[in-house]
Amino acid sequence: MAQQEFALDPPQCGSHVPEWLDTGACVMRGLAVTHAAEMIAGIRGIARAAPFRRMPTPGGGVMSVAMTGCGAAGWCSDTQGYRYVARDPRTDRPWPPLPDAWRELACGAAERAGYTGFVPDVCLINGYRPGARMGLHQDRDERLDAPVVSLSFGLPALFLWGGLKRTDACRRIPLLHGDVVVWGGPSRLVFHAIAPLRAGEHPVTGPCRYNLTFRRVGA
Ligand SMILES: O=C(O)CCC(=O)C(=O)O
Ligand SMILES: [Fe+2]
Repeated sequence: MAQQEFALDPPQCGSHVPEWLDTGACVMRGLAVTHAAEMIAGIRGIARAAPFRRMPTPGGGVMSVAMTGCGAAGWCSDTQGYRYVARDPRTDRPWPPLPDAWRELACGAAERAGYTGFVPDVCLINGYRPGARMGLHQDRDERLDAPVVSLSFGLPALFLWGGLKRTDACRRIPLLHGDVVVWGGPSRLVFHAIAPLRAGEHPVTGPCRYNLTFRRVGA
C-alpha cells in the first residue's frame, strides 16, 4: 500500500542528523527531547540529595550558574581551584548515582557522533536563571581521551563555540530544549561559553535552563 511505502521512508524530521561544528564536535537537534520530562524529574530528585549551589571561584567571585551532579565524582570550584571530589563537600555524602537510563542516552548520543564505547561516570548539572552565564573556558579537569556529551533543557541559550586558543573567534550556536552537543577528539579542548541567559518562561522548566554534561573522570 502507498501508505506503508511512505512509512518506510527514513524520517527526515527527528532524524537528529549531526550538524558538525568542527571535526569531532556536533549538535544533534532535539535528540533528548523525548527524555526531557523524566530527566527533569530526575534532576529534582538529585537536587534533593545534593542541592544546587553557586560555587566560589579561584578569583574570589561566585559563579552565576548553580551546580550539582551525580555519579562517581562531582566537580567543585573554590578559592583553591577546580577539581573532582568523590563526596559532596556540602553534605559529606557520596554524590547520587548516575541513572542507568542517563548513561545509556549519553552513550547513544556519543555513538551517533562517532565516539563508540563512551561510558560516562559523571554527570554535571548546571542550573541557569536569567542573567546566569558561563565564561569562556576549556573542559580539562576530566579525561581528555573521552568526549563531553551535553544536553540542554528549558530556556534557550546561546552557546559560544570558539577554537583551541582563547583568543579565537566564537561562533554563536543557539541551544534549545532537547538539543545535544558532543565534542571530543581534535575538538575536546575547544574554548566555549554560555552567554547570559535571557529571561523567559519554558513550559517544562519555567524560568530556567538545565544543562547536563556527561564525562569520564575515572580509569
Ligand atoms: O551550559 C552549557 O551548555 C555548557 C556548560 C559547560 O560548558 C560546562 O559545564 O563545562
Ligand atoms: Fe564547558
